[in-house]
Amino acid sequence: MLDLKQRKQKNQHQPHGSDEPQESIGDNGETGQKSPPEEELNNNKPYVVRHSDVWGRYLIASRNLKAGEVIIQVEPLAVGPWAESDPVCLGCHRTFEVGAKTVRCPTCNWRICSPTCTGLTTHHSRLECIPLKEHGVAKLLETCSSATQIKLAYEAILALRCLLLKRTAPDRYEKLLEMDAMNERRQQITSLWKRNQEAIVQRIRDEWKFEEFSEAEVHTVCGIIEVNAFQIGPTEVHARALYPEAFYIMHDCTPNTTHTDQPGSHELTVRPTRDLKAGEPLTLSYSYTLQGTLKRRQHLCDSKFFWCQCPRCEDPTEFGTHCSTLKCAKCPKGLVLSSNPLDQDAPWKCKNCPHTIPAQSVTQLLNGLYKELESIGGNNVELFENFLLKYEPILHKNHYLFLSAKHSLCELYGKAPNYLMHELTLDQINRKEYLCRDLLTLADSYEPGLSRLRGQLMYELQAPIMVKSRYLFETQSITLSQLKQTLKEVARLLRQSAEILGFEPPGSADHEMAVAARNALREMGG
Ligand SMILES: C[S@@+](CC[C@H](N)C(=O)[O-])C[C@H]1O[C@@H](n2cnc3c(N)ncnc32)[C@H](O)[C@@H]1O
Repeated sequence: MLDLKQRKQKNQHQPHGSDEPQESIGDNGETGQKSPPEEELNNNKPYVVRHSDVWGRYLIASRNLKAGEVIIQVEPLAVGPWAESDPVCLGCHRTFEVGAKTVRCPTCNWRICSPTCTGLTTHHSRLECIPLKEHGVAKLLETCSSATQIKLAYEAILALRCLLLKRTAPDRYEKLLEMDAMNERRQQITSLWKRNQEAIVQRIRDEWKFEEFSEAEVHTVCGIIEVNAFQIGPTEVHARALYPEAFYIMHDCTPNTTHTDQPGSHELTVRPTRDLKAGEPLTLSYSYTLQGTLKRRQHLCDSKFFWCQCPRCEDPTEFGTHCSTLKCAKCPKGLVLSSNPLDQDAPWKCKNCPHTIPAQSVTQLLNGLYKELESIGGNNVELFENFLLKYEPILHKNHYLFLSAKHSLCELYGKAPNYLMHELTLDQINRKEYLCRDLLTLADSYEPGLSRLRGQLMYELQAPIMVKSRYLFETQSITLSQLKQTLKEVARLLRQSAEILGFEPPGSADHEMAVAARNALREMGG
């Protein structure tokens, strides 16, 4: 579902308005923001549900909220493999390593990682294990003719789990049905409806013989999952989950909340990334913030069935960052932007000369470049650098395709073979610092506050500053007071990244980063 370098992003934030008391954001999605009524302000939850014709139901802060405070903490109603997932353990949803021994559930015979996988009792045994056995589904899976069919079988597991709640936990099933399946809208998308009919509805009802669920029920569950599921877990876990309450949070391309899920239980915790005023909508990003408007909006339309019209989307420059902007081929300094970013088909025009490009040509160009970028091996510093050089005449320096390459380079300088921190030349250290600063500035625009992206970038940035300043001091290129000044910045970056990434669950790579940041601070005596 997510694109290149969409590192399992789980949210971001939108300063929907300013620091001024909220008067400007419509609770009807169209006109001025109203504060919640008095009785809602006294509600002991930090949020209340509102409704607008544009956004449907959404949450607003019921009181002033502090950045980082827990506003929602909920267990999932259902967890299961991604859409079209590679085979995963039905307990922990981890993919299997190539060549790993095949272990099977002793009851239903589906593949698992180990009989002692703790996820088996939480997610598998209580729900589909016995029914899968009774319906002989593992045997059917063995006869699957293609990898695609196997992936679709894994996709159907989450739908089946949801449906089985109807008998095993009717209260949870009722809660699921509170979510919007957008059936009317989805039914109009013939290809989607037909695909679900063949891949999920017929699989569950006709092939696996769960005929107790009507076609309409299965389609509704498909819709509930498509519209409301959160992608969860660390990289090796291919899972998505449905959460009560949190599903109400509306999308914004500059979101104001962040969320994490606990390994194993997948309990979800939502926090604001910045201080919020009572009445401000809580927002998260259903797409990827380091991406251009054309692409984000198309993704939201295809996967969540709405055209985003947030402040970032309506601004052709995306808050002056130019992450969609092209360079003009007809004049030396011209920048080419969409003439109307809220219309996918609007022509792109140079600000400096009459040059115009049809939207379709822009999409074609970007798709081609995206493919080229995607084909670069994960560790290849030279190829990412070449990509930046090659397309420098065409793309603005902040173009999202460049951001993707730069994001990779930020991490690779210091980690890739032959580019470990102690192996970097001074030029390469400077390059890492430059790239991290560059991306951090953009993250400050798209995900201000306590966002995971900012925490990660700050951690990456402190390393080259620290190494460089020590080297420069040792070679007497800077004075002791200059060194101290630089180390102050390092300490600030470490403190902030430790604070942000400290929200991540223990055991995750981000949490390890927070621990490393804290240790480094201690060593610095800070
Ligand atoms: C996870 S649900 C959010 C809850 C939903 N509004 C409801 O009433 O059930 C996602 C759906 O909410 C609507 N939505 C969320 N954010 C939106 C936005 N910024 N603009 C328009 N629609 C939005 C879209 O219909 C989207 O498919």
